[in-house]
Amino acid sequence: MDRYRRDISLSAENAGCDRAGAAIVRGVSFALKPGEGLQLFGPNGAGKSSLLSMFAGLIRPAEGALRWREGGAETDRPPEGSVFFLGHDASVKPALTAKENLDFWAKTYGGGDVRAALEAVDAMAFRHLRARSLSAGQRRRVDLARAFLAQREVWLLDEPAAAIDRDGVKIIRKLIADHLARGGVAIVATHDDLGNGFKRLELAR
Ligand SMILES: Nc1ncnc2c1ncn2[C@@H]1O[C@H](COP(=O)(O)OP(=O)(O)OP(=O)(O)O)[C@@H](O)[C@H]1O
Repeated sequence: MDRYRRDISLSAENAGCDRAGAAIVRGVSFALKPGEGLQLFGPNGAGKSSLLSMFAGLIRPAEGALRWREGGAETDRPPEGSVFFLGHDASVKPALTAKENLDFWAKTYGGGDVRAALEAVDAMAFRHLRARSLSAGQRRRVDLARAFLAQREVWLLDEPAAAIDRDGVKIIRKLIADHLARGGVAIVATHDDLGNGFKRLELAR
């Protein structure tokens, strides 16, 4: 497993996030170095997805600051091409098979080992089924395989284990652990236990 090409760090200082003019989250502070992960907890509507969108650079902080560091450079937005964002909605195209979906993403990301990605999420058995016939958990696995192909240093994962069974949760833990071992950073909103290595951010409603 090769280390990522770039070392990227992310920190938040008293950052706050608004939605439609209303304050959703306030006072978020943390620092992540390469190899470190943060787990977001909180009830429905607490602002986990909103925070992930903010870290992805899709929403500006309403207050406080986000800082991204790469080498000596510091910015308030994610460095170009560094973020892999897994949202709630599956990005798989229903008319394509699981493998064809990943072939598409491999091309989009400029390469990648599709077979290894299918194996990483234990999707070889259903690789030739069209995504529209896959179960919700199988679709989520195909979606997760994109993380493997993307080769991005910063993973922002929103409920990656949604619809995923117990074996799938183990697979996700391994994908994330391998990502951190390569020097990536990860912020993951999940109710599943990701292990002791993770910093924790608990949001209240
Ligand atoms: N695009 C939007 N416009 C207006 N309000 C929004 C928007 N997106 C989210 N909100 C509101 O912001 C609050 C936080 O929502 P968010 O989806 O970030 O919570 P969450 O913690 O991810 O919830 P869940 O666990 O249900 O996924 C909610 O009250 C929601 O209604």
